Amino acid sequence: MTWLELPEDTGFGLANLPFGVFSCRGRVMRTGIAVGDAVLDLGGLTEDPLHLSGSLNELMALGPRAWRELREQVTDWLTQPSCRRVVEPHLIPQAEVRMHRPFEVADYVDFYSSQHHAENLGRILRPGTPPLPANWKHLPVGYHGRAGTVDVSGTPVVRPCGQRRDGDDVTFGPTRRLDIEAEVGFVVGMPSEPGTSVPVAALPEHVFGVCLVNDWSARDLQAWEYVPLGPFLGKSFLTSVSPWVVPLAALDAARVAPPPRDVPLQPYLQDDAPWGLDLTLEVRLNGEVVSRPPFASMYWTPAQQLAHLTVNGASLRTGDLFASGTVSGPERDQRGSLIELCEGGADPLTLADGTTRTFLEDGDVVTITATAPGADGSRISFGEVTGQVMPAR
Ligand SMILES: O=C(O)/C=C/C(=O)CC(=O)CC(=O)O
Ligand SMILES: [Ca+2]
Ligand SMILES: [Mg+2]
Repeated sequence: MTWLELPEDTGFGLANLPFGVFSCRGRVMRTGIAVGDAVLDLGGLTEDPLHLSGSLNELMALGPRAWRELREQVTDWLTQPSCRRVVEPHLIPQAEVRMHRPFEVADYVDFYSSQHHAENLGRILRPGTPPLPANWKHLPVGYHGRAGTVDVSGTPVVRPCGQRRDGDDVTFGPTRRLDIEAEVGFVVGMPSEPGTSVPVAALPEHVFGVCLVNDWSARDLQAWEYVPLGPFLGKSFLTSVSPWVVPLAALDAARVAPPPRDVPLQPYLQDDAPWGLDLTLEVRLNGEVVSRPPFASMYWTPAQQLAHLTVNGASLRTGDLFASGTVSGPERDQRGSLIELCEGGADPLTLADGTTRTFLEDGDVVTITATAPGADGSRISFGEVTGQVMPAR
């Protein structure tokens, strides 16, 4: 029980307690926790420099024991009637705060772990070839992204320019195929030693929490540049993350088994206590739901992705972000990118206002949200990651 009056059905109840960085009333950036429609100002309440640093990195670097203790402490503050007098003045309406990028991104890696997404793109972009690459069921395929251009939800999405192929010509200009990718991101807190690998079972020792990711993609730039080294400028102009990082500890009730494996796995990818997660994403285009991607359908789990990332001895740093890859389910209205939803442009979407879309137009707003089951029948909200497309500069 809590002395707080929480909105009925809130996704920000005591089972969640996600962390973010905010500012308001002209004060310095500080760490906060979303509680109902409010933000608990941890910086103001504790006056601890840890929570006044303007990023979650220092907290994340402390490791799982400190994360657990803080979570217990916050639960006490919000439940003990004796704490109310001291805590309540530090609850600020969410509508009054500005959210910032929650952590400094060290390395950013993006996987490709939805079989439905990978097969759809294979079919659309590489007709006549097998839908999945030969390696796909043996290892979680991924690429290195650009950490410095990961930014918080709300950052304008300026239409990028670049090279693209136009028939037999190569031209330069604003992308004509600006797309989204609805993804889930995993944020590393505890580093690992260079030369060691992190086993699948050690996910909770290293991963602090989970956020939403939109991996904006310029499909025409990408198609021309990506052979043979993979995505580059077609994705590096901006990657958006949600402001709230949901603690991994809040997701115990959401754990599910991933889909059955068709190919025997190398021992380092075998998982006795699986880390599939039952999150349901929603993608809105100008307010209208265009897709509901189910994260539970992902073939590779974050634990397997983490084990794969480090199996060669590559170390983890605090602030590393690894994204799941586009989340697409088996149904057409569960696809996590426009290139899939409109079949590469061949079958445009019709929106409620009567307009049609293949790729994004200037002014379009894309918002991704997600929820998951929480402890004791509660619901966990991930908040949202949103962005509006601005004309090319
Ligand atoms: O299949 C391709 O050529 C391209 C794939 C992507 O663009 C997807 C990517 O960034 C990885 C993912 O989000 O699943
Ligand atoms: Ca992606
Ligand atoms: Mg990106």
